[in-house]
Amino acid sequence: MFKSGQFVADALGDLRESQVQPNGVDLTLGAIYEQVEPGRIGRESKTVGDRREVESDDGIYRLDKGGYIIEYADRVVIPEGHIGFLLPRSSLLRNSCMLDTAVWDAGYEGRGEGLLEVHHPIELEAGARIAQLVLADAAHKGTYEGSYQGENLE
Ligand SMILES: O=c1ccn([C@H]2C[C@H](O)[C@@H](COP(=O)(O)OP(=O)(O)OP(=O)(O)O)O2)c(=O)[nH]1
Repeated sequence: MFKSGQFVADALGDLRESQVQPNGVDLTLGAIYEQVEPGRIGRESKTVGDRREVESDDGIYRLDKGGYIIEYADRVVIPEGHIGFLLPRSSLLRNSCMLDTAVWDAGYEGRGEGLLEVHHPIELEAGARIAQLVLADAAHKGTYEGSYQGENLE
């Protein structure tokens, strides 16, 4: 069963009222990066390629077509007994952009990242709501202990 937005908000804490939706919580834009070096995914290990931060103009990002790494501004916590799914805000789709996301594991905590596809130039403001996190009950064996645990939390 999927949880209410208030449940998700209580798990994350420290959110603006406007981020709490009926069925989930909106995550906001933290930083934007452009990848500049290749990464690698092997059978036993992986590396993430170097990136450079995209400069904003007083908090406004003007993005041309391309693929960008997004860092969310909000600290996400996935409680035990749950799985998280993140979906793009539909206004992104309506503006020819897409946010690609993956599974959020039980026990994960951090400021996660996603891939923003820009198919038509767009302006995004730092702190704008760009995606919605929903939580569902889930059985799991162990909790997340991968290399992204605690990322971007300092
Ligand atoms: O769109 C997403 C989806 C998930 N995560 C976070 C939460 C998740 O628990 C963690 C790890 O994701 P995943 O397990 O897919 O990463 P991996 O590539 O398999 O790395 P690892 O082996 O370290 O788990 O990254 C994101 O930041 N963005």
